[in-house]
Amino acid sequence: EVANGGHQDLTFLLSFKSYNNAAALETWVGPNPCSGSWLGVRCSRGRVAGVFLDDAALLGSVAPLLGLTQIRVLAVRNNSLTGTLPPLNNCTSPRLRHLLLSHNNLSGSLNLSLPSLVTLRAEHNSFSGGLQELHVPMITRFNVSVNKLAGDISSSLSMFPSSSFGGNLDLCGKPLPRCVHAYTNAVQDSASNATTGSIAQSPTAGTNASDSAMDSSSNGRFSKLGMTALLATGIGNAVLVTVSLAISVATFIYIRRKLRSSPMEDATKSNAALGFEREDDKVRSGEDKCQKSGALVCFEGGEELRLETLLKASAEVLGKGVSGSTYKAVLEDGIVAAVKRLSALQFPGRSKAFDRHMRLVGRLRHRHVVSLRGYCSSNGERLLVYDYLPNGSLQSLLQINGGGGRTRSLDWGTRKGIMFDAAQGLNYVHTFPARPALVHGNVKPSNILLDERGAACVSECGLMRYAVNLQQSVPQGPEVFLDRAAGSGGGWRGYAAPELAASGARATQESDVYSFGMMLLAVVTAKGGEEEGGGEETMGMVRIGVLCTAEAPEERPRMSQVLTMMSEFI
Ligand SMILES: Nc1ncnc2c1ncn2[C@@H]1O[C@H](COP(=O)(O)OP(=O)(O)OP(=O)(O)O)[C@@H](O)[C@H]1O
Repeated sequence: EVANGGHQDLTFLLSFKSYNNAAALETWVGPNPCSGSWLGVRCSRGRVAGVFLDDAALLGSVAPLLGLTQIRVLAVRNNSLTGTLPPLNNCTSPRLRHLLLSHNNLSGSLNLSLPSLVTLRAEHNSFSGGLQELHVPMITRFNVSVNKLAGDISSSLSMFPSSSFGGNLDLCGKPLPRCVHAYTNAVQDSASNATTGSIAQSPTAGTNASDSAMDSSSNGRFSKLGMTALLATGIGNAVLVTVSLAISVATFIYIRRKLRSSPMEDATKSNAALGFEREDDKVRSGEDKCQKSGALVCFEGGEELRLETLLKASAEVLGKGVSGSTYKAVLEDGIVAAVKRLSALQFPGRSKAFDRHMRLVGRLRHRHVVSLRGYCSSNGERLLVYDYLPNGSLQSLLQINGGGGRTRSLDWGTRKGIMFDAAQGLNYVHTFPARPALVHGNVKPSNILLDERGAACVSECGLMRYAVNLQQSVPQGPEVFLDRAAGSGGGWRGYAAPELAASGARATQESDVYSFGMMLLAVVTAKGGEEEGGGEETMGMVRIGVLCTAEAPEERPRMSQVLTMMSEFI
């Protein structure tokens, strides 16, 4: 393990440290990175096999870490790392299986030929170029969204959902819209060929295409030929548009018939009917993959989850609520998840409707909604696997603020931002194409979680609607939705709509709006967030909160209207 008087991996780690004078690397001292005292460094057989430095405020170049030849996992998410990745292949990185680079400032091309790579998370960087140099046949977790990539998506990557590619400069092809540039170029080529052809016969033969284009206005023959090409293009386009329209209308009629024939059928069908077929297919194929691994059904982004790995993961209790207990689980490969173990009292037995509902919830993907990655139901045990969000909940923020011992100030801007994020998440849930429409059912500060960047995400969508014993477990129905007061008093504060007090009442989108309004009022009026320079915005937000908490459900605005009203203050 030790060559030339030093550890083989030492040079790369020290070189990385020299670029990153971050506090996180202060423990990187001494001759042996495998001594156990180097933060984030894991070794196997005396060689560095993993570097785990998510959220470590790193600034410099990532490249030296990719010199570690025995590395299996590199996790440096949510830093400010810069620079390019060197070309990686089976010689440079034969064991690399998980490359987690999301949310940095990395640039350059993705030139990776890694037959064993299983995870590539490169979203939210500045990678550019195409994906043609990406050869990762074993990949099952993949995301390159929000970069500067362009060009075709190869068929080997097209099984991933559009969310894995979105937000790039100009990526195209399945699952994104098809590459229209190919068509446009062909048309342009044929148009310019037509023009060039005419130039060859013209007295000005020899001028180049652009010159001829300039000339065309003063030369009747050229302009006529140019027009023919343009007309041909126009007619071609018109024919294409007509054909597409006809196909769309036919599809629409077919879908409507299908929907009518099974009005309240499962939401899966209605989603597909509303144009989600492609996504659904992918999710289903993911599910198929997962179901083979036991009782665990996984959704997009959770393809690698295995029940055995989950059960073996080290876990830490995050908290216990009415619906069950939630754990932070660190899986074998360093991936962290939040696992909710449902209360058998609230969710007894196996219900097909509930299973179906969870599959629907597993399709929700939005930057302000916590993603459900997997669901397991076996021997009366129900586990839900969510993304782990590391920055606590709105409730904890309010408590920290109220308690005086602040770790993070809940200033006016932060409050507004969190509530606007939450409103967007809830609006997405409410407008998700499903029949019956989706309802959150438990909107309250402990279900508004903060991600790595401090953005707020709505968690636990649609769960409490399926709880069966609310009334029995809590005699005063609505108190199940009550939460510890956010302020210092420690009393109870209700978020549930009054109509839910009736026995057998079920949450609705209107009751969600009520809870959102209560939460907005709680956040706006909590101590310490006085708006700088007057209370105009505060008053505006309070007014929205009051509208949302109207006694009569039908008088409350819809979440889309709440969003519009709030956007005035953002
Ligand atoms: N995905 C997650 N990432 C990080 N923390 C989470 C996650 N999900 C839940 N938590 C935290 O775990 C704790 C327990 O959550 P849990 O949902 O079990 O209870 P609750 O929200 O208090 O009540 P309820 O059961 O009514 O939702 C809360 O502090 C919550 O903020």
